[in-house]
Amino acid sequence: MAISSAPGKVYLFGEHAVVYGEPAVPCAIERRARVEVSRREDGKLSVHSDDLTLDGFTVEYGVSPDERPDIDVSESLVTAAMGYVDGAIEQVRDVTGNDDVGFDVTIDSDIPLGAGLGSSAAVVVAAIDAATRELGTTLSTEELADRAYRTEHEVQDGQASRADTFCSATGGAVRVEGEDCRSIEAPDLPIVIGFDGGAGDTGQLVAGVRNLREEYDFAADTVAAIGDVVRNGEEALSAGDLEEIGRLMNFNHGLLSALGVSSRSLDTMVWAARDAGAMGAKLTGAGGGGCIVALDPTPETETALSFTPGCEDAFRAALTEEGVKRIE
Ligand SMILES: Nc1ncnc2c1ncn2[C@@H]1O[C@H](COP(=O)(O)OP(=O)(O)O)[C@@H](O)[C@H]1O
Ligand SMILES: C[C@@](O)(CCOP(=O)(O)O)CC(=O)O
Ligand SMILES: [Mg+2]
Repeated sequence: MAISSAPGKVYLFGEHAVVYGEPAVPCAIERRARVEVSRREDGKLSVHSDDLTLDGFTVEYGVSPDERPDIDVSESLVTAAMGYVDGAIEQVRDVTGNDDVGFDVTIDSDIPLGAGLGSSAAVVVAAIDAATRELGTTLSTEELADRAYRTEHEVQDGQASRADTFCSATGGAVRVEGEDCRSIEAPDLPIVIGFDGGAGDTGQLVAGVRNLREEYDFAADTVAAIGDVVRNGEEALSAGDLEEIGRLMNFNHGLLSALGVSSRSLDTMVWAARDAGAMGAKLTGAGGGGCIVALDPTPETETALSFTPGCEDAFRAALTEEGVKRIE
């Protein structure tokens, strides 16, 4: 048996635009997915996760106790739920040359699913790390990040950046631009997260931006403008200028909103944070629903968010320097 964990992340700047080669700066946060893996001799993959639920499947069963229920789950629901773990195991088979190997995989995560905090990347990084070690292969952090990226790229229909997976594998603040992935220094940021209890489908949201970008030059310009915000953000980060970082986060949110990936509840939480005196606030990750990230050293934003209708949970997130962690 092998156990690894990996952190989630918030985007300070640059989600979506990073898919088209602009830079982005995600930061790992102290919320982790823990994945336990044991090899199976029968070649099957069995996944246990209390966090994974399927809505909308049909169950037919008879009245007599020996009539087994006939469960009908659409292929797309199963792919959405299982795609990342399945894809991670495919990468493990490929990198170790063990085509027929099977595993029991148990996931225990405190990162909400589909909410922009990078649960998919954390699960994929931890799963690949644990499963390769279970087979006696230890990947370097770079190889691990690369295999995890390939998984997200596959599951998200060929549209993914290396940002989430690199950040989850290495921890800390990172800067990703195309193939170029590096760790950067960031000041200690007073991060507050608001969560609307919902989720967005990363693949669909990315496809929406891609279509807009192809249809309208000004949408392509908006994506390029996000790149400019990120470059300014990098300077503000290295100068430790929190006020400027906050202003640029606000700008970044406006541009994401123009690209159609915000939502009423994300906008409501962003404005609640700004009204409470946050230095800046924006959605994080793919959007559509899920989380916002705000900067506020005082308790005001967290308190205001906790009273904001539509905000299900408000919490502080400590940044973490620790990426993938080998527990056993
Ligand atoms: N705890 C978990 N157990 C099993 N699968 C998970 C878990 N957390 C995340 N996933 C996988 O990741 C998907 C969500 O990833 P995604 O839509 O990219 O959102 P995000 O990465 O922002 O959380 C889920 O549908 C599921 O496939
Ligand atoms: C929208 C995007 O830039 C980030 C998605 O982040 P998340 O899966 O919503 O946490 C997609 C990507 O970079 O692959
Ligand atoms: Mg994801």
